[in-house]
Amino acid sequence: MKIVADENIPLAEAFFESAGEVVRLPGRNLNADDVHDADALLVRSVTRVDEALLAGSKVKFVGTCTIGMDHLDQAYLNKAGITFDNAPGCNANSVVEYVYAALCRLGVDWRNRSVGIIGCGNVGGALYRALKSQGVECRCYDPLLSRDQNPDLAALEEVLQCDIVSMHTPLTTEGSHPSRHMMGYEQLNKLRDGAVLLNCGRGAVIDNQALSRLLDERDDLQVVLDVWEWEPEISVSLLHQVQLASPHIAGYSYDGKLKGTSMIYQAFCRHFGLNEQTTLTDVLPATENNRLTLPVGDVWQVICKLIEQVYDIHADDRALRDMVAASAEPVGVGFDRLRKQYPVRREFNNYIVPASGNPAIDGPLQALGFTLESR
Ligand SMILES: NC(=O)c1ccc[n+]([C@@H]2O[C@H](COP(=O)([O-])OP(=O)(O)OC[C@H]3O[C@@H](n4cnc5c(N)ncnc54)[C@H](O)[C@@H]3O)[C@@H](O)[C@H]2O)c1
Ligand SMILES: O=C(O)[C@H](O)[C@H](O)COP(=O)(O)O
Repeated sequence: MKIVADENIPLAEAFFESAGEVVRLPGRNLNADDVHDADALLVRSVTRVDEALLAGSKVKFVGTCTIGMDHLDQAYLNKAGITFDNAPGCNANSVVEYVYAALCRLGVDWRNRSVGIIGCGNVGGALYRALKSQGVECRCYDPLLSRDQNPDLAALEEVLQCDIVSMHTPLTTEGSHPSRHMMGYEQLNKLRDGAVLLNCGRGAVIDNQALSRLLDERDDLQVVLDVWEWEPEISVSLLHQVQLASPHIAGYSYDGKLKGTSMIYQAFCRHFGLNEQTTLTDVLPATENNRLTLPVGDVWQVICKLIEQVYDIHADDRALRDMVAASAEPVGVGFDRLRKQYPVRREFNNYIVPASGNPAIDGPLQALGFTLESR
């Protein structure tokens, strides 16, 4: 069996090689010739999987090692009888940790703010549950959920009145609630004075031109963008207007990426009737330097110092701005390079923190996912 895999899928060989030959190719440039004689295609979000790519090929299974599926032409795949799968929730925890890291970096203590969550599925739902467990007031906009599923559902206008608004919707252009440009100038301008807006879903859910215009007019907002309209050709002027910027890496914890590979391997084995030969625990490495000391300070300082030790979001922001400032390569090439060369980032639960014995400190650290060790 021939398996064509995006070069940025970590450990694809470790999972798939027992089933066939794994051919690695750059996902952004995959073409019909590359996949013509493949039995299975493994992609990430940068490959448009449609009739132009697959018509006339042998491909019978497409797996995207990501949560998002907007790059798959699902209508075509269904029509062509090609099985496809994604990795729901694989990097949800990584995105939640990105949100914490961003808020720490901005000095915004979420524990005494109201938080609006737009899109409350695997990622938004994980953020919601984590915040609720810390006693945070949350309002959620998700027209496809019922109050039984989420008692804090509210109208979009109410959610936009929260101190922090975090966006986690898929990118859709059809259906009853298409998300593309759901945040236009009018909606963005409803954000309250001094609000923090984060987008970790898909870039085009926010009209980036409208956001830029609004930020020309209002200087009270703080904006964090991990995802951008027109990736990888992001708007450099918008980059200069936002407080924190990153090259679509919120979900790039190593744990989340490997979970994506392993979930697609499971789907692949189901499709081809194979027994699984490799599991996530077989390949997930131990975390280096995972014993942390308890920082000195009040609870908020302890939280932010620990988070910064395990995930320095400012380094991601700096790398993107430095790449643009250096002008050594086209912005789109640099954006993709930063993603490809992204350093290993492990999730909070891999780090062991000595318990302080003070529930006011230990409780929040546990809620964030750190592993506490009793004295
Ligand atoms: N930045 C990153 O690295 C990163 C990482 C993971 C996922 N994502 C993106 O985040 C998206 C959400 O991930 P998920 O795992 O939570 O998906 P999910 O499918 O589990 O949940 C999405 C939720 O959004 C809701 N929704 C759909 N359209 C909406 C609309 N117009 N308004 C409000 N809510 C709407 C759905 O009802 C659903 O509950 C993914 O589709 C992906 O595009 C980005
Ligand atoms: O949808 C997802 O899972 C995330 O956006 C994911 O992190 C995208 O990463 P990519 O496939 O672009 O490497």
